[in-house]
This record gives sequence, structure tokens and C-alpha cells, in this order.
Amino acid sequence: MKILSANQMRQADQETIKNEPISSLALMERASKKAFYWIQNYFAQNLINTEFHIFCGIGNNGGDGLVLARLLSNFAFQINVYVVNFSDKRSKDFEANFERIKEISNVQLVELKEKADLEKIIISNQNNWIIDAIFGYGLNRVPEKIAAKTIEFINQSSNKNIISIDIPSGLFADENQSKKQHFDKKITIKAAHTLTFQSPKLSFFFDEYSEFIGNFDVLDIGLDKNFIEKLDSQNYWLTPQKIKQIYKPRTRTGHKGTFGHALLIVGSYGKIGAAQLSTKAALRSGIGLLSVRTPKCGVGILQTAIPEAMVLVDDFDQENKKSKKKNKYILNSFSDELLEKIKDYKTIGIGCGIGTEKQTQKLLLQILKTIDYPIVIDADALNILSQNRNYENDKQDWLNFVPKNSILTPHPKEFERLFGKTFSVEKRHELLRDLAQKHQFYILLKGSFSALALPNGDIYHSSFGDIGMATGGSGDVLTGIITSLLAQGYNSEESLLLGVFLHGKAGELAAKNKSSEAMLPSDLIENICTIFKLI
Ligand SMILES: NC(=O)C1=CN([C@@H]2O[C@H](COP(=O)(O)OP(=O)(O)OC[C@H]3O[C@@H](n4cnc5c(N)ncnc54)[C@H](OP(=O)(O)O)[C@@H]3O)[C@@H](O)[C@H]2O)[C@@H](O)CC1
Ligand SMILES: [K+]
Repeated sequence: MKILSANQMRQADQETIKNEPISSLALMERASKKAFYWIQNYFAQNLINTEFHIFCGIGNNGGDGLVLARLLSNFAFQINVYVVNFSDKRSKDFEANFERIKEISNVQLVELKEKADLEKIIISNQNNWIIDAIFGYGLNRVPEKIAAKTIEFINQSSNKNIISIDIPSGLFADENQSKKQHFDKKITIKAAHTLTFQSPKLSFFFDEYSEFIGNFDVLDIGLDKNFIEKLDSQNYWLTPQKIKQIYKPRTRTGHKGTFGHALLIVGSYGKIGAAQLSTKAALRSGIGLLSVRTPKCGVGILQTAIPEAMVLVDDFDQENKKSKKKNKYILNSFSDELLEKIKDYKTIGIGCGIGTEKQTQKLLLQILKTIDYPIVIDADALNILSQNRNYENDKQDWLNFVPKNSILTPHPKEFERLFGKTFSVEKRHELLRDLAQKHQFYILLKGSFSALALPNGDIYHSSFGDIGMATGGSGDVLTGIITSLLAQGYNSEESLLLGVFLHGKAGELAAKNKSSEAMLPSDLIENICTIFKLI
């Protein structure tokens, strides 16, 4: 699904009004009704006992708050509406709804002009909920005066039951909105739920902002689909619908060769667990044949634990004879014969638990210089790349040896080591896009919302997953999955998107069954089976 900018939302709003046609007042009613239905469904029988405190700005976000107040007044116990008078420029549709709300008896209307007005507000924790309709996508500078005071007041209230309409007030929908000002943490609503209209906003996908957004739901308010189709956007939200288009169900015919043969280069002494996790995950994700290269010390462990995997043992003994330096605890560089062999694999996944020893560095360089097919580069392989950046001489910058269409999977720290620090998350987002375009590879920036940057400049954002996945080993599982999909003939884009989906959904299921605290990366591997069946 396209992620629309605030400007595009405004255009879509105008086009819908013109083409449907519908008045802007009726569109506001329709949008707010969607929010009302969500609330009705969420509270169910409790709605009648709930007291709402609805803080409304004076623009259309505030207008939504007023409509919501009117609709809720038929069901809820008590409604308090506070109009935050941060400006005299009340919108037309706000005014229209303001006139209507005055007539409703169980709605208490309070106008806020200065800090002293806030001191009179009492919000208890018992069955009291706050609705934030102060600013929507129209926010274009950091709130001040009464708007700032109100937001601080809400955040300081002990009541954390906050629902934000469209976007938490104080947060910019996207960087273009902000006139280059950075948002102020203290003056941004911390919502438990955000009910957003038509399209999620870009800022929802930055981990740094998730404490403000809480859980978000996108409400379809029927904006002009044809117009949205034509809008240019390079930001997407990864949806199950997209995954359905990618997934290729298997037919009756086919053999193990049909589903590809990959090589995983993983593990070192003390990190054979990483090798096991990536290997198991690759096998569970449908690969035809899997070979694993792991240090000699890991061979027995791997062969015992995972009989389905083949271990590439060629040249271990030969190498040991040749050079005393070769060591059984780390991944050593390959012999020429072995290097010749690796040209035949469909793909390679390299990095999980490999360490950054000199010999292992040499191995990575050999691989990058030998093959021309896309591979998956993770963890220590990324760290090795970052130790071998050369900004003066392109020919010595290892990043330039990465085969086109390969997939790099850094977490934010690895990203920073590899590509440098950025001033803000928005800048990092643009850097991510530029890098994928410049180098023509895929970058998966991992996080609780992962960003998947494609060489054509598009970025997909994934909201699949669970906080329980933030643990050692989770990334190894993902590398195994993506390598497996690449080997099966999914192209790099498909492997990346489908891989992130399988991994994220497997994590959600693990959290559901075992809790975010107790789940393990091994649980993700077991759950891949169920997730395949759900696509
Ligand atoms: N998309 C859709 O189709 C639909 C959208 N709908 C709703 O409309 C919302 C957008 O409404 P909106 O454009 O009226 O802007 P909103 O966020 O209410 O702000 C009001 C005004 O505040 C001002 N302002 C900005 N920053 C400021 C600051 N720091 N301190 C003080 N003032 C500040 C700024 O005006 P300015 O002063 O810059 O001229 C701005 O115009 C949207 O989020 C959704 O809830 C639905 O109703 C129907 C369908
Ligand atoms: K809001």
C-alpha cells in the first residue's frame, strides 16, 4: 500500500470532493464515523460506562474530534470537549460542527485559551479516555503556547488511555511538513492507539517515534482510489495482499533441483548456534538443497543437529597440510578449487556468527570477487565490509564488489558502521534510498519497523513482527529464510519482501503462543510452517 505524504493526502481529499462528488463536511463526517465505529468496536459493552475527554484543535482534525464527540454522545456516559484555541483561523467544517455540538446536552464544552484553563480539568483513570484531535497532518511547526501546554498536560496526566485521531498531535506526518523543524518529544502526544485515515503516515514507520503512535490502524475513508493510484510515492507499507502476489504455490511436479541449491557461510567457535539457526530456517523455508560452510569445529555439531543439511568439508584437511595458519575455529579463505565450485550455487548467505578474523575477511573478499549472482550479506560480513570501506579509492572499497541485486541486512548499528551517522531518522531514510539506488543492491534496515530499500528507489516498510524478536539469533533466522527464497527462484525483491513477512508473522505467532518474553528464535523457525499455510 502506498504511503501518502501530507500534501498527497490533501490532494486526495480535494480530488475526492470534486470527483465523487461529496462536500468536505460530508467527507469529514464519513472519516469520523470510521473512527467512531473503531471505538465502538473496541469498547463494545463498556462504551456506555466510559467518559471521554476530547481535545480538539481548530482545523479539520479538531472538526473530526467534534463529529466524534457528537456520535459518541449517543452511547457514552459523559463527553467533555475541550477546544484548544491555538489560532483564530477556525476551519469552515470545524465551525459547522462546533455549532452542532453546542446543542447536545451530555456534551460539556470548554474553551482553552491559557494554562489556567487546563488546571480545572479533571481526568480520572477509571473508565476515562482521552481523544487527541488537536493537530492532524496540517501541523507544520512545533506547537507553542496553549497547544504546547495542552499536549504537555495530556502527557503528564496519569491516564495513558489516549487515542489519537489521524496522527499524534505534535508529530509531523513527514519531513516535508515540518519546515525543517525537528519535532519536540515533550510536545508530542503519546497515544496508546492512533486511528489514521486512508494511508499510514511515513513517520509511523520510524522506531524512534513508536512511543508516540502506540498501535496504529488505518481506516479506509473512501478517498478517490483512481487518483491515489496515479500518485507518485516511493514509500510503501508491506501488506499481506502484496505477499499474496509474490508467493508462488508449488505444483505437483518438481524435484529437489527445482528449488535451488544455496551455500550458507556461517558460524565460528562459540557461534555455531548462529550457523544452526540460519541453516534450519533456510531448510524450513523450502530450499531444495542446502550446503553449509562452517569452521571444522562446527561440522560435527551441525551434522548431528540438522541431518537435512550438507556440510561443505572439501579442502579442510588439504588446507591444514598446506598452511599451519588455517585454524579449525574460524572460517578460513577458500582454495582455488573450492572457489571454482561456488560459482555453481544459486546463491550464498554469508555472515551469521562468522567473526571478523583476517582469514575470514579474506574469504569474504574472495567470494565477492568470484561470483556475480546476488547473495545475502548479514552480521559480521557487514562488519567486515565496514572495516574495508575506502572513500578515496572506489577500487579498494569492498562495498563496490558486492554483486548487483544482493541483499544487505544491517540493524541500525551495523548500518551506521557501514554508511555513517545521520542527523535524523528522516535523513537516514533518505540515505538508505540513495545507497540502494547508487549501489544497485537491496538494503533491509532491521528494526521493530523494518525498512526495505530497493535499487529503484522504492522503500517498503514492514510492521510485521513482535518485540520478542529483538533477541540474538533472530537475524540469523531471517538470513536463512531470505537465502532459501533466493535459491528457489524468487528474485531479490520478492525474496526480501516475502522473507520479511514470513519472519515477522512467525514472530507474531510465537509471541501469541509463548509470550514476547519467553519466545525464542527457534520458535520462529517452527512457525514458518504455519505462516506459509496462511498466505
Ligand atoms: N485526508 C482527508 O481526506 C481528510 C482529513 N481530515 C482531517 O483533516 C486533518 C487535516 O486538517 P487541516 O488541514 O485543517 O490541519 P490540522 O492538522 O487540523 O491543523 C490545523 C491548522 O493548524 C495550523 N498549524 C499548524 N501547525 C501549527 C502550530 N504548531 N501551531 C499553531 N497552528 C498550527 C495550520 O494552519 P496555518 O497556521 O499554518 O495556516 C493548520 O492548517 C487531517 O489530519 C484529518 O484529521 C478529515 O476531516 C476528512 C478527510
Ligand atoms: K491528532
